Parts: sequence; C-alpha cells; structure tokens
Amino acid sequence: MIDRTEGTAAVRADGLDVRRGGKPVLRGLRLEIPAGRVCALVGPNGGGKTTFLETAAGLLRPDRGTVRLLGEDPGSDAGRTRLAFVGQDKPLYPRLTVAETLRMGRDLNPGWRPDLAARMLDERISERARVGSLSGGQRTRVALALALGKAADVLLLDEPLADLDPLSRHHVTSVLMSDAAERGTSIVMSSHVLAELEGMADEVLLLDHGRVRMSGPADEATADHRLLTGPAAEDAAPDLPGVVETRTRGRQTTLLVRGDGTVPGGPWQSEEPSLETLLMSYLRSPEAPAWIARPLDDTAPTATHQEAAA
Ligand SMILES: Nc1ncnc2c1ncn2[C@@H]1O[C@H](COP(=O)(O)OP(=O)(O)OP(=O)(O)O)[C@@H](O)[C@H]1O
Repeated sequence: MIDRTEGTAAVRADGLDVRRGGKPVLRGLRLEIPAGRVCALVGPNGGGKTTFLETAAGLLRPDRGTVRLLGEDPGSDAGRTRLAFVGQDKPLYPRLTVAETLRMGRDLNPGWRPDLAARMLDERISERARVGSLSGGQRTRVALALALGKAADVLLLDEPLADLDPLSRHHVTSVLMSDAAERGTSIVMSSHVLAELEGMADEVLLLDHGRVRMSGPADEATADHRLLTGPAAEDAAPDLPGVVETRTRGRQTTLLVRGDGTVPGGPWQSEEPSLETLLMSYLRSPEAPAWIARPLDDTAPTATHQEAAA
C-alpha cells in the first residue's frame, strides 16, 4: 500500500463550478473520494462525468472552487506526476508502433514500470503493430497500458471499458482491481454499464446536471436502502417516508425506500437492492434527495482555483 496517500482524499472537490461554452456544467460540486478505493462514476449523458474527470486531471480549470488530488493541485507538477488520465479520445501517435509507444511512456515517466504496462496487453496486440493499424478496443488497451505503466497513485479513466469485447473487459477490470489491491492505487472510472460495476466498485459517485446525487461507499449505499415488493392493487402501497421510486408492473409494485428501518409486513417483501437497481432508481428519480455518506464540513474554506494556486 502507498503510505503517503493515507488520510488524504484521492479526489476532493469543494464548491467546484465549471462552465463550458458559456454554460454551467459542474455546479458547486462538493465531494470527497477516499484514497485507495475504486470509485464508479455514473450518471446520465451530459451529467458532467467527463467534465469532472478532465477537471480532476488538471485539463480544465475551474471557474470557481477547488479540486485536489491527494492534496495536490492537479495542474501542478506534483499533481501531474501522481495522476494518470485516460480520456475517451485516447490520443496516441498512429505512426508509432506499440513498442515505440511504450518506450515513449518510459522516457516521459521517471517511475515507469514496464511490468505494469505489460499487464494491459496480450498476445493479440503485437508490439510491432503500428498504433494506427489497431482496432478501437486495442488502442484503448495501449492507452491503458501507458496509464498503468506510469505507476501513478490516482487513475482517472473515462469509460475505459466502452469499446472492449467481453474478454477484454474482464482482463482490464482484473488488471485494474489487482493494481488497486497491490499498490493501493485510487481509481475513478466512469461507466454506463451498471451491472459491471457491481463487485468492482468500493465507492459510487452519481453526477446529474453537474450535481452530486449519490456519493459514498457502495456497500453502505445498498445497505441504506430497501427494495419492497408487493401487490399493485390501488392504495396498497404503504405510506412510508424516504420513498425514492415507486414502480408498478403488471400485478406487482416495487418501492425503493431510503433507510433500513420500517418494513410494512403483510404481503410486502423487503430486500437489500443490488447496486444496479439502486443506481437505476436514482437515475429515474431526479427529484429524490441526494444520498451523501460523507457530507463535507461546511466550515472548510472555498477558495477559487486561482486564489489557491497563488
Ligand atoms: N467541449 C465542450 N464545449 C461545450 N460544452 C461541452 C463541451 N464538452 C461537454 N460540454 C457540455 O457539458 C455538459 C456535460 O458534458 P460531459 O461530457 O461532461 O457529460 P458526461 O456525463 O460525461 O456525458 P456522457 O455520458 O454522454 O459521456 C453537456 O451539456 C455538454 O454538452
């Protein structure tokens, strides 16, 4: 494990406002992702996931508020050496071979670990192949190899699994999980494939309209909700506090309820929701109050990026 990351959040955003094309995209984001965790970043299209990752990677400057990676400004030299970012566009040099690309990674990164980079590749990606001749999924694997070889403390990955086949997805998620377990790497990865995040994510962060809808440990999130199933008859649904969503299909009604308390009994069955069910309910219920496990202390100062950097 990486001792120097203990006690400091992998990512902390405080009052983060980011505008793009003149429009507010992130709106006063306040959140903390603990170090050494695998965080699933989810949300609808346009919710602000890419903008958040690009800001956390130091590629976009906040209009207001701060973002810190392991306590560092991500735009500083110290911040840049501790993070690796893989965006959706994966800019690689098409004329270089895979071997030349990895040599470039070695030359640019003092802490380069060829063994870590090699884990992302397999015999189907020839080191002699030019990057421009690879498929989209193979290029993703090369971009991930560059990121992993950097041996960074925080990996920020924007939909890294999106163009991978099922075997490659399995390979890449195993390599990422091993890296998190062996080196204590903090990983924040966005994805739309909610089922795949189950069992992989320690933390969940749901962004919608540039605001936090859910933030905290995945197991706490599911344990703090109940899925109630019962008859669809009119007026049969129990009147409970904390209902996030009510759905009726055929003769059955399901309620997703916040809190592990009251179970109505009678014909109603109660179980803990899966992470996928929970996230789907929150995605379908934009009016439900946010679930935030660790609200940030309101007394913490909120400086602008420019103030903080000065
Ligand atoms: N380069 C840009 N210029 C102007 N507006 C942008 C730009 N990139 C993104 N936006 C806007 O910012 C908002 C958030 O986009 P963002 O890409 O961060 O969302 P996302 O959650 O990653 O979406 P997706 O799931 O589709 O990848 C959208 O309204 C989008 O139109």
